[in-house]
Amino acid sequence: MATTATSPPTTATEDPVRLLIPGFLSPETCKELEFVHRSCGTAGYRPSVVSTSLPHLAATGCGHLLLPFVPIRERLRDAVESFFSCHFELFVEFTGLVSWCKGASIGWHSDDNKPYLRQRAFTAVCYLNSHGKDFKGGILQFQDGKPSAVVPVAGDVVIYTADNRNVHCVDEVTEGERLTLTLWFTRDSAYDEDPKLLNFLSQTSWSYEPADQNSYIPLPASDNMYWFSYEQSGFDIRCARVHILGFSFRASSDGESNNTSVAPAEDPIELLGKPLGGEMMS
Ligand SMILES: O=C(O)CCC(=O)C(=O)O
Ligand SMILES: [Fe+2]
Repeated sequence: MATTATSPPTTATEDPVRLLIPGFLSPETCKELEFVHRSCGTAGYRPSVVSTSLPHLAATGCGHLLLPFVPIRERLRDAVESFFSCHFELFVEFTGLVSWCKGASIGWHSDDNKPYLRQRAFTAVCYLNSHGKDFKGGILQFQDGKPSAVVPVAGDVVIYTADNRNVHCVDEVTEGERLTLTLWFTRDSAYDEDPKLLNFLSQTSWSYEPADQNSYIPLPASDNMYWFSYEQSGFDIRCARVHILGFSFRASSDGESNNTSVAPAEDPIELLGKPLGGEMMS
């Protein structure tokens, strides 16, 4: 019997439009990104949203905080290129941490649905915390196809095409705070995020001339950009990052001869207001 031309297309011939990748980021990486966000997040682009974009970090003297994003962006780009069989170069168009506070939601849309967003080809959303544990609501829903919904779990990533094959919405967050790392990828090098970041960095942190030439640690952004106040809490992000990297401080009040080695446990916070003498010790 001959097969008729009206046979329904098999799913095997259709291009895949989305993929959920469980456990893409480690719990430690999720926490590190949350830390960056808590330190540098600003009022977001939509109501009930707080965001930390990479250009914002680069432009506010926090260029060192870009480092954890570098390998993640590369791994995500590889995952997108491989799953969507891209035989063309992809550029990261935008990278940002977003917290969705109580009341935040987004209605049905595709991610390239505005004239100024047409360059977006693919989306990657990494979940940094978990539905049910850290927040309620906030489920990602797709209009068609599978998976039809994504319940955020810390470390999971969903990648999808930014066009109208992926019309989606996010249910309102009804409790807690939902935290994501969102990236968009473009084929158009004119929208590549990297040159913008390098431009900011060359204007700010790397060419920054400290008033005190003995200080080698970048200045934090202005105090009102942090979730904690250095004045009130004594907590300084510069110190925290140096400690995460496994360094302790060698301090001096007036020159090399009086160097004192200070163990990390001995409140190096106080030392941060003073110039550092000698090298940091690992
Ligand atoms: O956070 C999500 O799950 C999706 C976010 C989204 O749709 C967007 O930012 O355009
Ligand atoms: Fe979206």
